[in-house]
Amino acid sequence: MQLTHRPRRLRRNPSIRSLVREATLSVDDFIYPMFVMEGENNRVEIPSMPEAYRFTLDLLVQEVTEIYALGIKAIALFPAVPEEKKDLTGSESFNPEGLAQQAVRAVKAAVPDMIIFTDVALDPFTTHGHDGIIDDNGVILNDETVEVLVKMAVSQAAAGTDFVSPSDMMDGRIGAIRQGLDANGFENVGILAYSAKYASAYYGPFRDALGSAPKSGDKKTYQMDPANSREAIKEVYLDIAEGADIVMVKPALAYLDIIAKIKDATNVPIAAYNVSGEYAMVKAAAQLGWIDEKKVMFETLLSMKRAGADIILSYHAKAVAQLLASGYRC
Ligand SMILES: NCc1[nH]cc(CCC(=O)O)c1CC(=O)O
Ligand SMILES: [Mg+2]
Repeated sequence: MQLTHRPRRLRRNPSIRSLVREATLSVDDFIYPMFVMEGENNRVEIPSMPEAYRFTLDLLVQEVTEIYALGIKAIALFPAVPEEKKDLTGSESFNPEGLAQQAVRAVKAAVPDMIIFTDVALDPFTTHGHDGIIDDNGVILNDETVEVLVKMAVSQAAAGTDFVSPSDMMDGRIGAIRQGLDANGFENVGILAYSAKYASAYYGPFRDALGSAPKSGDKKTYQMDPANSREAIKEVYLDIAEGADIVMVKPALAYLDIIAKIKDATNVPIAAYNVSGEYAMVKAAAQLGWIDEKKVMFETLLSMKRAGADIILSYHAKAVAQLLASGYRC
């Protein structure tokens, strides 16, 4: 054949392929989500998330030390709150001695350079499991909730967090939190906004991990409809205008088109949350021997980078760091 273009020339061997590779994965890309619980010297594996654990503070600090040595430089902290500390308005969320606040102080004392992202949302703290304050008719009250979120964010900043990460999807919370942080002298604490967070069934294993599933109803009046994409751009623009430093798309895998659109439409770093259900699917299929876990894991994470994510929150982050450190080529 007289072919002018033979694209296979650029695939001839690993060296050429690496020269023309467009997207790459490195340990620098990751934020490792970690669950923390009360108690001492204990860790509990989450049944629907093999190799992900809830740690007591002492073991959390050990684990953070270990992953920092592997090159992971950022974590996202999620507290598992005992039922007796939950109430209707989530007031434990801004307790200066709360579990998340204690965890921030403990991690910063042991590994000062580990960047900490703390979750801002009420669901782990409310008896009903919703991300906001609820009225007698089951309506989630936006502005009343934002007041609590501001207190929560300020208390996390006072504990020493680097970034607060509002994951609740109330309107106007980014601006209110920015003002609250600044008014309290925390102008260097950043905001990672869960801007395009969808009402997704992929959060199931996470809710098992924290015991935070809503007791009634669903989250569709605040989280986004999975059918929508233009609305994601609107949400992202609002959050950037209100002061978000980093915006997030969540979940990631079923929403790669959203990541790509936001990449084109903005100039801020974009995070993708490779959520619990995405992790559980890979783990389950691998346990059954139906897929090659390492290859599927790297291919999945690479797809998020290719789509435009600058940062990936993933429960796979430790395994990725271990494999890359051992010379594994993805
Ligand atoms: N505000 C709660 C929150 N923060 C992160 C996740 C999910 C993360 C995951 O599934 O890995 C959720 C669950 C939810 O909105 O119900
Ligand atoms: Mg919004």
